[in-house]
Amino acid sequence: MRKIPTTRLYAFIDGRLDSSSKDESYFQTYHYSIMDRKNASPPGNCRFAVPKKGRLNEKVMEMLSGAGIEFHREPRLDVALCKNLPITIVFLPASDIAKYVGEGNIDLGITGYDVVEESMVEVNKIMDLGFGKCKLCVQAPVVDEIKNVEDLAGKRIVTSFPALTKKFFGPLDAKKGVETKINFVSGSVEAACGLGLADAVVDLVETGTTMKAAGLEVVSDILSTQAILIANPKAQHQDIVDLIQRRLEGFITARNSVFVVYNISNHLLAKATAITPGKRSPTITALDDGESKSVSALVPKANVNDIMDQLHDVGATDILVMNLSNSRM
Ligand SMILES: Nc1ncnc2c1ncn2[C@@H]1O[C@H](COP(=O)(O)OP(=O)(O)OP(=O)(O)O)[C@@H](O)[C@H]1O
Ligand SMILES: O=P(O)(O)OC[C@H]1O[C@H](OP(=O)(O)OP(=O)(O)O)[C@H](O)[C@@H]1O
Repeated sequence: MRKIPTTRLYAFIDGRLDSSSKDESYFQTYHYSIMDRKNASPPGNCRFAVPKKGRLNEKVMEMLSGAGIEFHREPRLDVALCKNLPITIVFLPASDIAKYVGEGNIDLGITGYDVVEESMVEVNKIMDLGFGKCKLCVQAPVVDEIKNVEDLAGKRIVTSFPALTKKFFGPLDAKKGVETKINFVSGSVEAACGLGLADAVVDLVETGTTMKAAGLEVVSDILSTQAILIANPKAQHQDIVDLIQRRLEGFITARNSVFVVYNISNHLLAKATAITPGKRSPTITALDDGESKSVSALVPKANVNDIMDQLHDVGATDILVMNLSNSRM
């Protein structure tokens, strides 16, 4: 079966392709939809866009699964219906998601904060998701020894983020009375200087491996970014938006926390609970011996070994740590 062009798929999801636009694409779309009803979004469903590939895709899929958002995606289809909730998952390039959410074609989405800022659309930034962390930076060839970003004003910049680059260089240009030439490329930005197409680039840096391999160095940071949950400000499915937010928060808390349980003598209790204050407060239960307590609390997973050492040092015993599979706060 032929895959319909993505733009037509959006139009179909959107309801923009109707019987008044019976061109070839319409028939192709219509034919496709009646051959496989899973490709349509039921009108009452909340439309939730997620990155179809790239850096964020795997983590988002893991998060949806952890949050109990179950769906079956047919091979090569970019729309999947949720099995257990009135949600249609729409798989889109990360760079398009903010625009579609901002324009209201999609109710809810996950993409990078960088994409949201670049798209210059108004969306509700619901929550940071704690992955996809990197920085958008101005980078120039190491050999050029450019230490001051003002030296790049008026020069040639290649980037996948033309709007943010323009915004960044605007004041520098105004100060120098020049105009920085900004050229868009959709990928492999780091190659532009080596190819003689640019004096500097504006690109994402996480570990710095790509930048260093291309002989570049950071001249200035523009923005810190991470994956973010966004919604259309007028989303009609606020109940579903709230539900997804709660579920993702629960999953993130469970992923980042562990449950610690230990015993401690009554006279050392205050010292121990200062180490494990919990989210709201630790749970304290009296032991039968009348001299000690059992304490349980959530602690950050990243620090658990330090916390266990500190508990041991203040006299706690029988220290147990348990992973959480999910939570609701
Ligand atoms: N190296 C990185 N480390 C962390 N997050 C990143 C990194 N590169 C990109 N991201 C985040 O992921 C988002 C999507 O970037 P990605 O390069 O995966 O986009 P794509 O163009 O959809 O995929 P592809 O590069 O496979 O075509 C970025 O907007 C950014 O928020
Ligand atoms: O600092 P690093 O850890 O090397 O990561 C930075 C690189 O990651 C992203 O590209 P990606 O690898 O996703 O491919 P792309 O160039 O096709 O977007 C980004 O555009 C950088 O090139």
